[in-house]
Amino acid sequence: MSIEASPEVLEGLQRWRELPARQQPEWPDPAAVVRATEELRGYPPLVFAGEADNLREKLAMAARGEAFLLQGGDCAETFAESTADRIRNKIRTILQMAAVLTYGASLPVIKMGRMAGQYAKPRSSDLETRDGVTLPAYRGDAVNAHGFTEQERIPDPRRLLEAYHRSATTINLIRAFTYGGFADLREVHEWNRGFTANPAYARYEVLAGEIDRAMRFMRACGVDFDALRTVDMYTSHEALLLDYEAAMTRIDSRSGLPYNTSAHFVWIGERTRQLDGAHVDLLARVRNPLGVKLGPTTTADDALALAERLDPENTPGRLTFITRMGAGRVRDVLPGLVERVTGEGRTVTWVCDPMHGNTITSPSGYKTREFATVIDEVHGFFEVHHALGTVPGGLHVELTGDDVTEVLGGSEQVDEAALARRYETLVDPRLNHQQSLEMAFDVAEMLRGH
Ligand SMILES: O=C[C@H](O)[C@H](O)COP(=O)(O)O
Ligand SMILES: C=C(OP(=O)(O)O)C(=O)O
Ligand SMILES: [Mn+2]
Repeated sequence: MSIEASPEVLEGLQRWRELPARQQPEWPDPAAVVRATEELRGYPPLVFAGEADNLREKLAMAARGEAFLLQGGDCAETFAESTADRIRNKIRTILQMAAVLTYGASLPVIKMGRMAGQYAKPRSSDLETRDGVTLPAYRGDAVNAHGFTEQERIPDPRRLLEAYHRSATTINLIRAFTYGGFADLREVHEWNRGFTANPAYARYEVLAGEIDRAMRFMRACGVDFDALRTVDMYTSHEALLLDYEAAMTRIDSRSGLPYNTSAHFVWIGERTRQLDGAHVDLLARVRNPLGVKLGPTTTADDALALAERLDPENTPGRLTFITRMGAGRVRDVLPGLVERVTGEGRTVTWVCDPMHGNTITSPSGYKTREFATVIDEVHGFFEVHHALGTVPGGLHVELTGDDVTEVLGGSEQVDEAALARRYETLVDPRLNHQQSLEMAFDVAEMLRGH
């Protein structure tokens, strides 16, 4: 039997249209936006509401300290790079990191890609100037193209449809790999060996040896590795473009309730989390687990008000606060937020994004981050939670599975000169494959108390 939504629910889903919405493209032809979103409304959902419910339960476990979230992927996915190789490398990186973290934390790791829909970007400036020429900023492949010509920078709503199709092919490949045997723990473990065979990572030898022994122990005990061949991997992106997110919001026929069916998990960015804004209103009405980014200027009142608005019933797993304070601020700012939110009896899942508070410009002009600073924020995040007796629930990371050179440092010492070698991101710098693994080893080591 199919349950329909009440008229109030349907009406509520239109309310965002009357509210201020930051960071929306200036579409030159509003009729073309209507045409594109009408078409989008006829497309099938990309995820099933029941999957989002399962994820909510798992995030509730992370909030209680019974699981750990690993969320990672590009700052901005691009259509050009939604290829099998790039997607496979990202999945592999996330699975490898997850295996190391599972060992370090002795907890199940919830795997989630910033993938299959991460095609829209908020920007600090609406415009970009190069050599005296000023054009609209690049806002992600769902909006305009990165090329620096007037034509390419014009927002084109047909890109919303392309974003849907690219998301569909990406999630299809994620499902194929993770249910088809690619995630086999034995294989994942082999990849880890490749990493530790590199002398640059000698300091992780002890931990790698322990993981080896654990695998041998499991084998000796007769663990059925074939039963462990499939893993659940979830998709997520920033719910930024309201035309897209609203068109992908559908009524679950089992419950008559709305779900955003563009991804399992969506988050509201630091720049669009106004309490009286359109993003908060639309997302308050869908049933998916939600994230909200919290930067260093967030007050405890802001955090509490967001929790009350987005999670009025205080449902465990519904709300994840993704804090991105910067390594220099996390130890000062985070305790006040965590204390107050928990003190009010709120259950949220606390996750660390060590990327967005630590962005710098290198002397040669690259937007980059220092690996050591990124790691320092992760350490600060754990220290704060340990001191307060609260739960560090996960990590949110910008990464790629390829050998790019976008973040400075790490054991392989990407330096200023190396940035020019393979700087490929269109927006923010990502950890490369090795740096991602190194982060996982570092965090696992910390969790093991080495
Ligand atoms: O994640 C993305 C960026 O941090 C955000 O879009 C702002 O980037 P910008 O300062 O380059 O515009
Ligand atoms: C823009 C992003 O983050 P924030 O909203 O935290 O700045 C992002 O995650 O790419
Ligand atoms: Mn980013």
